[in-house]
Order: sequence, then structure tokens, then C-alpha cells
Amino acid sequence: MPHDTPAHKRILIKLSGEALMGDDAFGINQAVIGRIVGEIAEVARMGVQVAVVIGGGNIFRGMAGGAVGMDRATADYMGMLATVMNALALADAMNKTGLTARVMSAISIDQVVEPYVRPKALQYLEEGKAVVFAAGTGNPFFTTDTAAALRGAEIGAELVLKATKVDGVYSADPRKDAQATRYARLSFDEAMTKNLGIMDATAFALCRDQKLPIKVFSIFKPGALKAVVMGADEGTLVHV
Ligand SMILES: Nc1ncnc2c1ncn2[C@@H]1O[C@H](COP(=O)(O)OP(=O)(O)O)[C@@H](O)[C@H]1O
Ligand SMILES: O=c1ccn([C@@H]2O[C@H](COP(=O)(O)OP(=O)(O)O)[C@@H](O)[C@H]2O)c(=O)[nH]1
Repeated sequence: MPHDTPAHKRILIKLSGEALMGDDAFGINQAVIGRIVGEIAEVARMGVQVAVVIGGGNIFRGMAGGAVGMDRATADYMGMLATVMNALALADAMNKTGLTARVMSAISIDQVVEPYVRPKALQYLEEGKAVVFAAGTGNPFFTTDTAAALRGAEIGAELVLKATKVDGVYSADPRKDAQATRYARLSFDEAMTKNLGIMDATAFALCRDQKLPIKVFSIFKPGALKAVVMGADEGTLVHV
């Protein structure tokens, strides 16, 4: 049911690294980042407290081609460092739009960004600052989707918003199966037993146990983020 005021007070947005590439083959596209940040700033101006977990897939992924033959943990640390680069770019763009952003990293890299300290993150959110969580969970063998579930639970977010390339959860990967149909809502158990592939099982399990719902929506659809925040029927809701 749409509201006149935001339906949520504190949200955690998971932004895929690949969303920052736009149509480029690699890296960060400033025009794309500017547009995404504009949408985030709009919901922040409505009084919603915003935290972001940023991915790194546009630069490096522990499981991708560039890491073949590498020790997995080492490759994953490279992936986490990639998310730090994205976090810096995102916070820079946020600061330019008038939002005040703070980056907090799960691995210590003190000359570059401050470490993740939960009470400090909560303080920033209360002050209306946007907090960008970098370096995922700080552990190899995890993903930034799991980091989103973890940080979302830690900061008491009411909803995890998975901002991605597709406009919801489908019966099969819509990029591979044209017959796939989109769910308006589904339970965590369904998402996990059907192996729907949009998020990893660790992230789903953590959100399920913490009763933290997830909205999957397209970051490429203008206005979709605001619609989700207003409680509109946008994307797919994954719930307990
Ligand atoms: N059942 C499904 N419903 C929706 N998307 C799916 C599904 N299975 C796999 N996907 C894929 O998951 C991707 C979204 O996850 P995301 O984490 O943003 O991408 P990536 O893993 O490439 O960073 C989409 O690009 C989509 O192709
Ligand atoms: O807690 C974490 C989060 C991320 N990563 C590494 O960082 C990469 C980039 O993150 P992810 O693939 O989740 O980014 P996205 O798909 O959102 O762009 C991953 O492939 C992993 O190699 C990790 O090891 N631990």
C-alpha cells in the first residue's frame, strides 16, 4: 500500500558493483554513479536513514575468470579491496550532491577509511549521514549480499533493498530464460529451496533468521528506489 510518507525509517541498500559500470565493460561510470546517488539523496532528504553495502564485481570477484588458479582466500581479499574503491567513489559522489557520507571498512585500512565500529555507524545514521559499508564482511568465502544481511541486522534496518540489474526475483535467471516469470513476493524458504540464484543461501538464511525482509528491484529503473521506500508494489519482496 503506497504511503504519503516513507514506509521505512532506516534501510540498508545493497548495491551491486556491476551497477556502477553502466554500459562500460569494467570499472566505475561517473554518470551512472551520479544518477544512483541522486536517487539515494532523494530518499535521504525525506528523512530515511540510509546505509549502503557496495559490491565489487565491476572490478574484481574472487570467483571470476581473473582469479582462476589463485588461492581463493587471496582472491577474495582482492574482491574486498575492490569494494573499498567503489565505496570511496560512491561516498565522493554522495558528498557532491550535498549528502554527508561516511565510509566504514570491515578490514582495517586506516589511512584510507575508518574501520567499521557499530556504535559509530549508528551515531552517523542518527545524525542523518549516509553510511557506506566497505570490504563486505571482512572474511573470504562470503559475498557482499551476506554483508548486506549482516550489517542490515546489526544496524536494525527495517528492510534490505537489493538494488540490482533485474527488476525482481524470477522463477529462473531471466537473463538466461526468456520464459521466466517474476514473483511479487515469496518466502525465504521458497527462495532457498527453489535455488533461485538471485542471492546466496547464506544471505537468505541470515535475513530469514533475523526476520529481515528483502526487496529486490532494478537500480536501472528510474524512481524504483523511491517507490520501494514509499511502500509501493515494486520489485519482489522476500519475507519470512
Ligand atoms: N531467479 C532469479 N531471479 C532474478 N535474477 C536472477 C535469478 N537467478 C539468477 N539471477 C541473476 O542474479 C543477478 C542479480 O544479482 P547481483 O548480485 O546483482 O549480480 P551479480 O551477482 O552479477 O553481482 C541478475 O543479474 C540475474 O541475472
Ligand atoms: O564478505 C565478503 C564480501 C566480498 N568478498 C569478495 O569480494 C568480491 C566482490 O563482492 P561481490 O561479488 O559480492 O560484489 P557484487 O556482486 O555485489 O558486485 C567477492 O566476489 C568476494 O571475492 C569477500 O571475500 N567477502
